[in-house]
Amino acid sequence: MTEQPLIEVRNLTKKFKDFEAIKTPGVSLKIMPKEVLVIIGSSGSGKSTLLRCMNRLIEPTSGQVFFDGVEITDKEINIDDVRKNIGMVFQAFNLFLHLTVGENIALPLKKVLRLSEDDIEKRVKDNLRAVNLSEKEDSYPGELSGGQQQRVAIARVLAMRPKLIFFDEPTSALDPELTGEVLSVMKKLVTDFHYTLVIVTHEIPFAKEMATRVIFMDEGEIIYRGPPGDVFENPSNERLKKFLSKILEMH
Ligand SMILES: Nc1ncnc2c1ncn2[C@@H]1O[C@H](COP(=O)(O)OP(=O)(O)OP(=O)(O)O)[C@@H](O)[C@H]1O
Repeated sequence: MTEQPLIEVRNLTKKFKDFEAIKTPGVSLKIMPKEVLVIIGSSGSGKSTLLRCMNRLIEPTSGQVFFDGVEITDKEINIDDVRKNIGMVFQAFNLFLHLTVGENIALPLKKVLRLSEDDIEKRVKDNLRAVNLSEKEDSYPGELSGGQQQRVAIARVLAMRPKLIFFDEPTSALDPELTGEVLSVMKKLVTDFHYTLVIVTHEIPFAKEMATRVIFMDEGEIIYRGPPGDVFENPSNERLKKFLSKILEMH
């Protein structure tokens, strides 16, 4: 039996007024369970737009998205139910500054999953341990480094036990010395917990090591896709080559 994709996108386009952020005839892709799909591309190429259309934080202009075989671009479905299964980590950590680390993680468990106090306490502790921040449960986000805050944001997503996690440039707001600690937590999600991940990032060494597949976007289109070896070691596409040499220059 062939395995069902966790996400399937068919001919997805997105226009903001007259501007085509994802161009016609649209993007199509499949994400299989346990894949680590990395999306690369220049600023403005449509990476975030694609990611956000896949969980309908942005409504696609046309095309379809299926999650676990169910069409979630169907307006009749309850998108909040779907989103419980699709975690998202943003560039800006989006923590509540007036709540402690523990309370930040507990909030969606209480409000969205409606778990019991005991279950919440257990999940808070388990997931803080997973990101090596057990000692920070009672701290406030403002008392933590950016890297620690992003690890709390990851713990908050993990505690929901989603079926896959989207990362939208999770290390772009961090100083280089803090980037490594977030990337190593993300590696652990793959090696220890076998999560399915979709990651928009400029961290090429991370992508080389962890991606099962890489997608290169340029001007609202997928220009190239393949395993990391093809994309990074021997790219046969001129636009991709140019992009990679620009990234190398910057780092
Ligand atoms: N809400 C919006 N209204 C109008 N235009 C938008 C909106 N969101 C994105 N765009 C435009 O769509 C294009 C794609 O943006 P997107 O954020 O998807 O790019 P990106 O590849 O993720 O870039 P970056 O790496 O800078 O985040 C850009 O030209 C952007 O200005």
